[in-house]
Amino acid sequence: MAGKIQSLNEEERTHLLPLLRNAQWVEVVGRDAIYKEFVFKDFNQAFGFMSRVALQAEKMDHHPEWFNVYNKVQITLSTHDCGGLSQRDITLATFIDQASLM
Ligand SMILES: C[C@H](O)[C@H](O)[C@H]1CNC2=NC(N)=NC(=O)C2=N1
Repeated sequence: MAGKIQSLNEEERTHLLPLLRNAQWVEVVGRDAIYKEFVFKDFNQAFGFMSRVALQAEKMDHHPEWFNVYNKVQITLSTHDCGGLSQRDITLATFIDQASLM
């Protein structure tokens, strides 16, 4: 087991949430989670992106909640082990943004 994971504290949120918002992540209403929608040229591009994210998620043992139809991928990130946002979500969000540009 990875040990106890802590949800982000106020200071971390003050620093990190504006950076995420700048990258088009939004805070989910009624839940401590972040959400972003990605639109690609076609399904092939979308699924290539999802494959890169899936391999990283498995490596991190931190998995996205996601939904795909054709060229669109909607992603919600939250840490179930702490019932909210943790540093793992920030790390995965940063990877996801990079992977979407490849
Ligand atoms: C048992 C396993 O390590 C845990 O359930 C992991 C798997 N993937 C996970 N993914 C996410 N997003 N949050 C978690 O708390 C989480 N926990």
